[in-house]
Amino acid sequence: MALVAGVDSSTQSCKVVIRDAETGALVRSGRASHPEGTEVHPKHWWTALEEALAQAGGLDDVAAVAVGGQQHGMVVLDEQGEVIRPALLWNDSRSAPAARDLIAELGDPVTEDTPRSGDGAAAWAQAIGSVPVASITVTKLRWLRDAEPENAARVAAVALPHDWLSWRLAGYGPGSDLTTLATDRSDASGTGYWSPFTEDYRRDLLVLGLGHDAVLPRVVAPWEAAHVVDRPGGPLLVGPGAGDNAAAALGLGMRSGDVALSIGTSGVVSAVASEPIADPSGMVTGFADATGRYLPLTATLNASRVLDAAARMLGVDHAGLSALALSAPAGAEGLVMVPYLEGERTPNRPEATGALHGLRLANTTPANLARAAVEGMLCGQADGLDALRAQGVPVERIQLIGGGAQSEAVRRIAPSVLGLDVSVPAPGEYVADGAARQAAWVLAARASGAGEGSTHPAWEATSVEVHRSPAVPAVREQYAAVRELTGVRPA
Ligand SMILES: Nc1ncnc2c1ncn2[C@@H]1O[C@H](COP(=O)(O)OP(=O)(O)O)[C@@H](O)[C@H]1O
Ligand SMILES: O=C(CO)[C@@H](O)[C@H](O)COP(=O)(O)O
Repeated sequence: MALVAGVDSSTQSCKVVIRDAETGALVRSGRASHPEGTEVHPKHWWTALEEALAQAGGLDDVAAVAVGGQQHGMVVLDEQGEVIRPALLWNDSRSAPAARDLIAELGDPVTEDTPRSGDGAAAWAQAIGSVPVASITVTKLRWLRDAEPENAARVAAVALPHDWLSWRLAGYGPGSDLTTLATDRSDASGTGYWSPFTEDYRRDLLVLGLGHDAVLPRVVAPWEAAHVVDRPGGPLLVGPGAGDNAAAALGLGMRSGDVALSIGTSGVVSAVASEPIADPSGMVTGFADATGRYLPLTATLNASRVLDAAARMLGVDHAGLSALALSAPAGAEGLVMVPYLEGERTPNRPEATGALHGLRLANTTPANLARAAVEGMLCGQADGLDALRAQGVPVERIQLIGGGAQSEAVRRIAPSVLGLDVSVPAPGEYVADGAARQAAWVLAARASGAGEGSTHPAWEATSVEVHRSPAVPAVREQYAAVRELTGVRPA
């Protein structure tokens, strides 16, 4: 029995699954926490990966491994391959002004002979499928160029969390040739300097952000080993890996019409598509997936942590928050939470704060506050679903995953807010599972020599619990009425 390993190096933790390559059966697993904060030194991800792998019994008997990871994080390396400074994560909003600058600059006429449209957002959408916001790597590089020019000048290579971890797993690190870095198209598509239309880097946009060229990880095919590690017992194949949302799509076996709603630190609504998407409004990002298709998605900065914060405010645990929310009527008697606790990315409001609206003596109860938190968070995701539909993405089935899917209130209230049945797959680590599935694909493609003609293994589908309840449009209506009425965070 050949074993494969999948890793999810996500915002809050690192999860490892080890599965039978043939059947997909779970054999072992492990997990370790990441530090808090939106700026994290990659060495902490490595320590967490080592700890989670040790818990999962290690890789000695594993034939192939792949890493799925939080997207966009800026890992900058010097000539020696040393990390120059802690990585700015996808949810670090300090590069919001840099995003605005980059959008304006791509819209500027370059010379009289080469006029541009004047619409920088449209120009970015046409170039890379997405309009930059503070989450996108290129904006973080621009921030580095402006705020820490000495560090920017030292940058010899730029990597992402998953490709840096894959590099370390393959035994590379300080002193290694930087051109051994490798990544996949799904994570490359979230950098702001890779085009889903040409399947190639846009080095001009890297230079626009960072101020100079640098080594970028080689983009390998979905079935190709990024690294092959020689070991006495046989080689360890390291797959190309993927961005976490693309890995989840692979783990769920998503097809056209399927939509994943992930309630982790980020709230992500994503779908697989056969053609790339370019949304100049910036609501939908036109990313690539981990199979050769595309993964249009919306991502909010505020999801599971809205529930964490509401539970903290109410002095209850997650089960308590859920029970309270379910004991209140739909609409929380007019109490509405706009959940921009971390600013927001979709819609692009990095400087916003959250707000509670409709407070009256009659409705200020713990139950209504809990309900308003769950509904407000879900209304943000419902807006994302609408944005996907507006791009022509078919929405037939919604699968709810991520840590927030463990909340009974989220599972039961989601259908009434989204206006659709919600399928909840059996509790699991779908990002790590997708990475494991990719590892099995790489292993099989190498054994058969099939390469491009190969497909990922057809592992048995997990059981699914379907939640149904009638749509309650009033919940979204009262949210939409106050969505713009938020505060501005102090400078
Ligand atoms: N029963 C629950 N109800 C609500 N939220 C939960 C529950 N269990 C875990 N969470 C939340 O899920 C989040 C972790 O989910 P996860 O998908 O692993 O996040 P990430 O991928 O961003 O690291 C945490 O914020 C945690 O508090
Ligand atoms: O920025 C994005 C997607 O564009 C986020 O989805 C990150 O990839 C982090 O994911 P989680 O750790 O919250 O699952």
